[in-house]
Amino acid sequence: MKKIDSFIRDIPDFPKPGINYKDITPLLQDPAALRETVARLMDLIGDIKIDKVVGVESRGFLLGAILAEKLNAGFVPVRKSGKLPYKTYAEVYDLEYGKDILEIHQDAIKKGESVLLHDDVLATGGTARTACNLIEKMGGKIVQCNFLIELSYLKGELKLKDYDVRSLIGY
Ligand SMILES: O=P(O)(O)OC[C@H]1O[C@H](OP(=O)(O)OP(=O)(O)O)[C@H](O)[C@@H]1O
Ligand SMILES: Nc1ncnc2[nH]cnc12
Repeated sequence: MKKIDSFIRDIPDFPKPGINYKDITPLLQDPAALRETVARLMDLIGDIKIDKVVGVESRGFLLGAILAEKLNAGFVPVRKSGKLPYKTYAEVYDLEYGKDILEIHQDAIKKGESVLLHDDVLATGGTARTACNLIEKMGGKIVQCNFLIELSYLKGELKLKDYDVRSLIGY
């Protein structure tokens, strides 16, 4: 099989001029690449016990839910404002190309639960840091921040210094 990174496509100037967007849809639509990616993410996670996988809207849902099923863990969505129907905790955040609010359901994580945060891309780290803040506000223990792609030149890891950060592909 071709290397996993060959299934990630660069889209210059999307969604704004100056942003080089990493498009993971070619990887998702190839069965062998998808299977291999999930297997490698599982290797990154290792054998730590995980109660909940938190995935961030929307691309964090795609692989996050698959990982949760494989880990025998629950899946928890962190969503952008106004999308979750029940009571939420919310926090404002900045990302590489914008600003938004993230929310999580108040009953999604129980105190002391082991949580894996998953997203497709770590860019500036604003999104992941905000998701971590929400998880910790609820008493969750973050055992790993897990990404398919890390854009190292944006130094998102600096916002996640408190955590074990792992990613499959770095740029
Ligand atoms: O590290 P940051 O600079 O915060 O950026 C990373 C975030 O940006 C993307 O999501 P986006 O908000 O574009 O939403 P989408 O997944 O719905 O496309 C990506 O999926 C991460 O969640
Ligand atoms: N350059 C980028 N490509 C894809 N997703 C992103 N999220 C934040 N920055 C991104």
